[in-house]
Amino acid sequence: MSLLALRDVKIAYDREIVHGVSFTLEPGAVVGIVGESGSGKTLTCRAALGILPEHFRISGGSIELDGHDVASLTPKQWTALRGSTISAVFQDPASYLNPSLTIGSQVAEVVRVKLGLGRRAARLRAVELLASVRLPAAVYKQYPHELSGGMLQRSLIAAAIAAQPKVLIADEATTALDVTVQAEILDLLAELRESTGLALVVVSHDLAVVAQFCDEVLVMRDGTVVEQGPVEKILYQPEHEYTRLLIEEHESYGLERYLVTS
Ligand SMILES: Nc1ncnc2c1ncn2[C@@H]1O[C@H](COP(=O)(O)OP(=O)(O)OP(=O)(O)O)[C@@H](O)[C@H]1O
Repeated sequence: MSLLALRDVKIAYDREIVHGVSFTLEPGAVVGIVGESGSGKTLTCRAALGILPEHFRISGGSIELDGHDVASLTPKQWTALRGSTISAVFQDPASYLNPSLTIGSQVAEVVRVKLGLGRRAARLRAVELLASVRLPAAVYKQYPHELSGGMLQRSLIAAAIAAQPKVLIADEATTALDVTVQAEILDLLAELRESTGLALVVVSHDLAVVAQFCDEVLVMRDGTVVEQGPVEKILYQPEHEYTRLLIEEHESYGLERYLVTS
């Protein structure tokens, strides 16, 4: 059974915006979604997380999450699954943290709520989680403004994996970071996948990011999946003109590195 299966998922507002997305995610696998701004990547992820913006709805198809048809989930069941089965990190980590609380207390709070641990046990677990994302112990007592963007994103990854989800969605999670830090965060995600069997959905407008460690790639444009397949196929034998365009755009800044090594 797949951890996550989207079958011809359509998302509508006053009109249909996402016109049918299908993919399945197995344990330890990585699916990439690439496409320019406004192509429907984030809405697709939010549908899988049960957090579509107000007035948006799944207007067709189905989503199965760890054996549950999400259409039948109550808000309470969704809350139970979010964090412990599926979790996410987004762009702009600072906006997800409370500036007046220490990093450690915020990660510990997630642990306390999601795992039902007492304060002391939650604190110890939070320290372990920060270490697992390669943050120094001192970060526990630091405030968000004292950390770099990369360290903030690591802190959020620690919170996102606190309840040992099976699926992690990384939606433009490295976009705001400089190239070296971006590579470090991607390495961290790859490590977590390796060590815990975490399955990933990696969303980016940047094909080079997605190409680094995805098994399958979906290329989206204007709410439509224009091309989908194994990453090698998409990179070496793109069928759609738009995919070729994305590849050409990246040749100028390093996609060929992945083409050579993949
Ligand atoms: N909260 C919202 N209210 C109104 N329209 C929205 C909302 N969220 C998304 N949209 C519209 O839905 C379409 C798809 O948006 P989506 O955020 O999924 O794109 P995206 O591919 O993730 O782009 P980006 O990389 O900019 O996040 C866009 O045209 C966008 O304007």
